[in-house]
Amino acid sequence: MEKFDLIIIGAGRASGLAVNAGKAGRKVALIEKSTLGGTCPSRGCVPSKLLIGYANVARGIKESARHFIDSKIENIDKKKIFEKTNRYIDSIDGAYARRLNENVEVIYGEGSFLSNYVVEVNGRKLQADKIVIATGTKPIAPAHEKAWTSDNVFPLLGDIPKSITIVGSGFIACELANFFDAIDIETKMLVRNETLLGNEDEDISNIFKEEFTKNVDVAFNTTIEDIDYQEDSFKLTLLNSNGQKQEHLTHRLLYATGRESNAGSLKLENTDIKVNERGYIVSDEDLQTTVDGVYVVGDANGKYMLQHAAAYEVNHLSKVLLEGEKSKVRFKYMPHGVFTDPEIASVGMSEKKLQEANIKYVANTTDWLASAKAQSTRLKYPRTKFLINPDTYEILGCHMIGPESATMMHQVLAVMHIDNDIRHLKDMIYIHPALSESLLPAAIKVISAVKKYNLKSST
Ligand SMILES: Cc1cc2nc3c(=O)[nH]c(=O)nc-3n(C[C@H](O)[C@H](O)[C@H](O)COP(=O)(O)OP(=O)(O)OC[C@H]3O[C@@H](n4cnc5c(N)ncnc54)[C@H](O)[C@@H]3O)c2cc1C
Ligand SMILES: NC(=O)c1ccc[n+]([C@@H]2O[C@H](COP(=O)([O-])OP(=O)(O)OC[C@H]3O[C@@H](n4cnc5c(N)ncnc54)[C@H](O)[C@@H]3O)[C@@H](O)[C@H]2O)c1
Repeated sequence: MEKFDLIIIGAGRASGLAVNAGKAGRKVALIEKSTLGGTCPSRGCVPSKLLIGYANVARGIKESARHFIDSKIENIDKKKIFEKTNRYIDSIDGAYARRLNENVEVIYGEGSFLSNYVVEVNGRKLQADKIVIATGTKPIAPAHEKAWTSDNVFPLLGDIPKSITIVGSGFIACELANFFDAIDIETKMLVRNETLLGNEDEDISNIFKEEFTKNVDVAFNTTIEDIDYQEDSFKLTLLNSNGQKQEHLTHRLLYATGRESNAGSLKLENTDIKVNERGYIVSDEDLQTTVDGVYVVGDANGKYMLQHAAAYEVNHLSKVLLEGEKSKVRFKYMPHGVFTDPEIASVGMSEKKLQEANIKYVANTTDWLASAKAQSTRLKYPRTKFLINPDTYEILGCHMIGPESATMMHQVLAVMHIDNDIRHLKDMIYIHPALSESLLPAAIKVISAVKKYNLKSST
C-alpha cells in the first residue's frame, strides 16, 4: 500500500488543488484517465469558445448589409481553423503538467475505490485520509455508434464535415450549430419540442428562437426514426409531430443531448459514498461526500455543471484542506452565458421558476437602444430583463440577450456580490455611451415598476 496525504481522482479543475497542495508540501497522487486539464480546456469551454471567434467574423461579413456595406466571403480555410484548435488542445496536457511540482505524482489511468480510503489505479493500491473526487461528466452516448458527440469535435480528427446534423437544443447544440453554420458547413438542428435553450427565461428564449432560426436551419418537433449509415454518411428518417416522415442526408450526425455522471467508473459499491437518483455523488455544504475526508467537486456532484462553479468549489476546498478554512461553500448566485448568436447571459431565477416557487417579484424588460453603442450594432432585439424583490430591491434574476451579454452581466454580478440591491445600478455613473449604459434605463424602469407595485399594494 502506498501512502499519500491527498489523492485526487480526475485532473480537470481539481488539478489546481494538486498545484496548491504540492506547493504546500503535501504528497499528492493525481489520477487522470485522459489528459490533464479535463473537459474545459480540451473538450469543452475553451476550444468551443475559440471557434466562436471565427463564427463571429463570418457572421459580421454575412450581415454587413445591415450596415449598408456589401461584402462576401471569398473563402473560409476550415482546415486551418480546425488545425489551430487541435494544436491548442494538444498543448494542454503539457501546460498543466508544467504547473505541478515534485510533490505531485501524476498517475495516468482509471482510478477506482477498493474501500473508503483506498484507491486502485494501474494495479497500484494508494491510501490517503483525504481523497477528492473530481471526475466530471461524459456526453450521453449517441443513438448510433458512428454518430458524434462534442468529444469528436475536440479534437476534430479526419475529414472536416461536409454537412452536420445536430440533435438537441441546449448549450452545446446551440453553440456548435451556430459555429458550423457560420463557417458555411451545411447545418441542421433536430429539436424534439418547440423550444431552444428551454432552461432560459421564456421571454429570452423566445427572442433567441426568432433570431437564431434566421441563420440556422432548425427542425422543431422532430425526432429521428431511423438511422442508416453508409459510405461515411447518414441517411436519416425524420419524424415530426404530425406523423410526417422525411429523409435527410448528412455527412456527420452529432448528439448534444446532455451529459452524465462518470461515477460508474469509481466502483463506489466498495465504499460508503452515496450517489443520488441521477447518479451524481452526494455532498454536503463542506463539499464532503457521505464518507468523512472524502470530497467531491465540480461536475461530479451534478449541481451546476459549469467551469466557474467547479473552479469556485476547488478554490474553496483548497482553503479548507490547506489553510484550515471552516466556512461552508455557499453560492450567492450562479451565472451562465450561452456563447452563440445571439449571445445570452443569465443569473438567478427565471420568471417561471419564481412563479412556481410562489416568490413575490416585479419584472421589467428593457431594450438596449438608449445606448448609442447598442444602436451602432443596428440590432433591435437586445434586451435586459430584471426580476426584483419588491420588498428589498434584491435582484432575483437578470436575463440578457444581445452582443457581449456575458460581459455586460458582470456589472450586475458585482452588485449582487457586494450588496444585492438594484438601486446601485441606477445610482452609479456609467461611461457614455458604452454598451453597458443600456443597463441604466433597465434599472430605472424596473425600480419605477417596483415603486408602482408597492404603491398599489399599500392602497
Ligand atoms: C462542449 C462544452 C462546452 C462547454 N462550455 C462551457 C462554458 O462556456 N462555460 C462553462 O462554465 N462551462 C462550460 N462547459 C462545462 C465545463 O467544461 C465543465 O463544467 C467543467 O469542465 C467541469 O470541470 P470538472 O473538473 O468538474 O470536470 P472535468 O473537467 O470533466 O474533469 C474530470 C476529469 O476526470 C477524469 N476522470 C473521470 N473519471 C475518472 C477516473 N475514474 N479515474 C481517473 N480520471 C477520471 C476525466 O478524464 C476528466 O479529465 C462546457 C462543456 C462542454 C462539453
Ligand atoms: N456556455 C456554457 O456555459 C456551456 C456550454 C456548453 C456546455 N455547457 C455545460 O455542459 C452541459 C451539457 O450541455 P448539453 O447541451 O449537452 O446539455 P443540455 O442539458 O444543455 O441540453 C441537452 C438538450 O438535449 C435535449 N435532449 C435530451 N435528450 C434528447 C433526445 N433523446 N432527443 C432529442 N433531444 C434530447 C434536451 O431537451 C436539451 O435541449 C450543460 O448543462 C452545461 O452545464 C455549458
